[in-house]
Amino acid sequence: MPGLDVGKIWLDKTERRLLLGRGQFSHVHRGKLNGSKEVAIKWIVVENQPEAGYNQIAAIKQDTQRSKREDEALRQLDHPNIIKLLHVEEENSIKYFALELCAATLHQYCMRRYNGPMPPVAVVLLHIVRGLRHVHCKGFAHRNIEPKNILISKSFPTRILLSDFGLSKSVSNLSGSYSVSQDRSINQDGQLLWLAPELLDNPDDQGFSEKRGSIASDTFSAGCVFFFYLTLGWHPFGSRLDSIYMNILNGKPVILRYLPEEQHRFKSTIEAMILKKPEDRISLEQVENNLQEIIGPYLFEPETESIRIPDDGEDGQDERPDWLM
Ligand SMILES: Nc1ncnc2c1ncn2[C@@H]1O[C@H](COP(=O)(O)OP(=O)(O)OP(=O)(O)O)[C@@H](O)[C@H]1O
Repeated sequence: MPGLDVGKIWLDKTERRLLLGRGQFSHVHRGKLNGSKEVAIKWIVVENQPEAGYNQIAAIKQDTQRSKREDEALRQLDHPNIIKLLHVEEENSIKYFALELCAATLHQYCMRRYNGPMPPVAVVLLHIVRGLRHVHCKGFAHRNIEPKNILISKSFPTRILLSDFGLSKSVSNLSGSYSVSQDRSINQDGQLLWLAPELLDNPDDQGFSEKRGSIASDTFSAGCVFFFYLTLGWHPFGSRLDSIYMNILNGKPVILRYLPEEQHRFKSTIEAMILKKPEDRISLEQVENNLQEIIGPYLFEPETESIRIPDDGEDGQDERPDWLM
């Protein structure tokens, strides 16, 4: 078979149709484990790369740190709503993670690039919360909750899974908080959209200011993802990249009021998840209880649908913006 054998893993990096996705730091290919099991192979270049040039070294250091974090977190997390790490190999300064193969990301679903099976609407939210609660229970903050890092299982019954633990961090047990170093500032613009206000640089501040995140920062991101999912691709804080950033900092979820009527039952929970002050935000335990109550004994579920935002001069525009695609 053409392609590359790395221990128990097989993949073909040259075959474009096997490329599942590309992150800032990694590639993900469809591959095989033990010769027959279909898996997703995420591979990341790690340190000690002999031919790396001076400019590449900083980038490789970031990759190494990410792959270490991903490895450490995933080995300790075992939950139906967290991506399963099946095997790890390392060869020629490249680390290969064999992961449970998924059907699509939540982002692809919202962009209508996936129309396969999905759990009922409230159950999708419940799965995200349960996965995240498990991460927190195990003493980690995920720190990168966004629609592209939430996967839809291939296996039935369909599950929603948290993935991409490259930025995860241990949190102190008492406060659930962590210090924020410059590593967050390497984020691409798009990723800032999902970050809680306490993690963002205020443009009025001079230089880099000391920040502290906590598990409540994940709750904020999850609240934004809930809205994105329920509206098929809208962000609660606005429709333009620059205004979203400022509206997050100022605690103004200007699009929240456009949540479609059938989804109003989630509104107060989302509102409480995306409050400006982390200490005011609802706990994930309470979010889970609210969702359980909404689901109730019967499971009637209207479909998610995209919304139209009137151009009222505040933050609206009636077309879904390009950067969300
Ligand atoms: N287990 C999987 N099954 C199917 N597709 C996957 C799987 N894991 C990742 N992907 C695809 O690969 C993409 C990139 O994966 P991932 O987010 O883990 O990489 P990353 O380098 O950590 O990303 P980023 O730098 O954006 O945080 C995902 O958005 C998804 O499209």
